[in-house]
Amino acid sequence: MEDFALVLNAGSSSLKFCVYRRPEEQTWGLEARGQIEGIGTSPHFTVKDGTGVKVADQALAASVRDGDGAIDVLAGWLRQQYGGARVRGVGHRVVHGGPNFAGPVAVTPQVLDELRRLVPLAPLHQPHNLAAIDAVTARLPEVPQVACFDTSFHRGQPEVATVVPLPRDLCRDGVQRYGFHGLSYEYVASVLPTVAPEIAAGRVIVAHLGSGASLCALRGGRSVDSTLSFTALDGLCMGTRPGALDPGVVLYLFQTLGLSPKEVESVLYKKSGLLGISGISNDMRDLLGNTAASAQLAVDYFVYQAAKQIGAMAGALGGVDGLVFTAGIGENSAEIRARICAACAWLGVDLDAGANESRQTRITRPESRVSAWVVPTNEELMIARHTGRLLGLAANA
Ligand SMILES: Nc1ncnc2c1ncn2[C@@H]1O[C@H](COP(=O)(O)OP(=O)(O)O)[C@@H](O)[C@H]1O
Ligand SMILES: CC(=O)OP(=O)(O)O
Ligand SMILES: [Mg+2]
Repeated sequence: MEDFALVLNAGSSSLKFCVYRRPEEQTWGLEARGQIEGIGTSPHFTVKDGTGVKVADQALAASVRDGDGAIDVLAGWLRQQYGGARVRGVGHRVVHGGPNFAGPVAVTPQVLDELRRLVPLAPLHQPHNLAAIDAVTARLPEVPQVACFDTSFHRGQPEVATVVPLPRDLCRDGVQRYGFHGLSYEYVASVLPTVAPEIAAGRVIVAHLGSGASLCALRGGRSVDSTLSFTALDGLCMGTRPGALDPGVVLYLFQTLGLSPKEVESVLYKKSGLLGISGISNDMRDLLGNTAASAQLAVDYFVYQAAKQIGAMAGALGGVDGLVFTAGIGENSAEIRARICAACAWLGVDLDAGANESRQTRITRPESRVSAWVVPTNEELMIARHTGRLLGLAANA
């Protein structure tokens, strides 16, 4: 009998998934890879088979407003396609692992309790990540599940990069900089020796620019600093999150405007960033195609912050050898890459416009002092590797 395994990755604007299949006595292979993207704006469902051929492509009703709605749609599709299949394991992206999870873990009721306590530190993601685990438990109670954390890859950072400079007694219960998008960075670091060997062992800044966005400073493939920190609010401007913000603004929202904690949470996680500045959309595609001054200011701010914080990461690394773009915006927007690279010319980034437009892997001129690259991320494959290893499935997917 053949085996199946499933990977679920709930992001802030998307639900991505992979189905792996192992025919009897054979090795694991990718059976299907898909996503529901544009959750909250224009939800759209696409699936490709293992060879990259589209097998589903449909706009979803705007009623798919959040991650839970997306899970229902996906569960229905999976049931239709694979109902009754023998599922050997399910791997999940769980955004926050807190102080106690430095690597992937098998899900148990105790683990789930601990992960639920982290919901206030990742309200945009953690509830959907845990809802995906609950949805699998309800439908396939015997199937082992593995939680893979966005925070784990950053756990080896030096203390000076992780400390939160508040009184020590307030920081006792895990108030520290964690960093996120770790599965993405771990994947990118794992392929750099093959796709960009001349920088893999050096000082590399990876720009994960998606709906959530962050930078990671890699030295020899290990994370030494990152722009997201205690929560997924810090650092770069994001689709609906502000990035770095004077905490005095938050005090002002409470004290002067009289907003409640829930209202402030909603402002910070759902109404700020590209959406807040533009008042039009949190989706970079919508803003790039819009001539309104507020849309242009939002894009300008996104680029400005990315370039400014790349400078800070270069400072943390004591120089930089390579700059890598990844995730939805980083992989697909030549315009954003070009603008960020232009703002980083002072660092030694000399863009090759043609290579950038045609999305070559290396997008700088041969003589560029700092090389720039486009490396598609694959958080799902990273989750599959961890899950296969932990469950002893030998997932050579
Ligand atoms: N061709 C494109 N040009 C500009 N932005 C794009 C393009 N394709 C996707 N994006 C942007 O990528 C973002 C989603 O990235 P993704 O990494 O999938 O996010 P997440 O995983 O956080 O949901 C959206 O802002 C979307 O507009
Ligand atoms: C942590 C985070 O911001 O994730 P995403 O980019 O998937 O929203
Ligand atoms: Mg993502």
